[in-house]
Amino acid sequence: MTGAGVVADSLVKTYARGARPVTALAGVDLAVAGGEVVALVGPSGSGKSTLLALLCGWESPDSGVLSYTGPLAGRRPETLGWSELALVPQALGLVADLPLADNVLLPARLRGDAAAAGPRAGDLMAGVGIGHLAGRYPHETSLGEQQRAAVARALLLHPAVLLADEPTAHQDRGHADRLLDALVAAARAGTAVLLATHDEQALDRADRVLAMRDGRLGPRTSP
Ligand SMILES: Nc1ncnc2c1ncn2[C@@H]1O[C@H](COP(=O)(O)OP(=O)(O)OP(=O)(O)O)[C@@H](O)[C@H]1O
Repeated sequence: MTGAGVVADSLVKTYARGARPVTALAGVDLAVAGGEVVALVGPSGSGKSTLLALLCGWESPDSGVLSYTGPLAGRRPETLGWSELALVPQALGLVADLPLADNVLLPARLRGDAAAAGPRAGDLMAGVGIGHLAGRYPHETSLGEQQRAAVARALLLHPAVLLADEPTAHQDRGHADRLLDALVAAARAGTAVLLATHDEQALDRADRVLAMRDGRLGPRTSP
């Protein structure tokens, strides 16, 4: 599926934390279109993960409107399958009881076509340098290798929209490049890619960089 995107209009999210509420998002406007890589940069606690959590439907906004566009117009994020909306969560979310290859194949297994997706899973794993780890369980691999498996899993079904929270956080320069190659290739094939990142390498590869500060989004002011 190509041509889908995601639009946020004035999203506000406040967490009730003890006696003092925390405004994580103070009115965020954002549009990410199919074919582009948009990077969100900002200090720790500025609201990047909260924005991704709203965009994927894990959290609900207090106010504002979230919409998916193109072929996904009118759909709520919680109704979208992995070929429509794929995630790389900050905590990765690999299944501990499955070897890496089965983790990568999980989106296909859940829709009943794991066998057909096998070759692509193998190619993606080889592309990000974990082809030799197919039979290892997550706890038998490094955090960086687990992160690469999470990115391969997200790319498996050519998602229309991909949201990735610091997808290169645990990588050395070379592996970060390979991950970014895979994410940029997905965008060039039509995926709308939104990355939250602190990684200059990722910022260099993005088509647009937006800065989050105190729950607000704006253009990046300094390189
Ligand atoms: N479930 C929650 N309950 C209360 N406060 C929260 C919750 N989740 C996030 N926050 C607060 O909301 C603000 C934004 O957090 P968020 O995780 O979105 O930041 P971030 O930019 O992704 O940070 P980092 O770069 O460290 O991942 C922070 O002040 C954080 O403490």
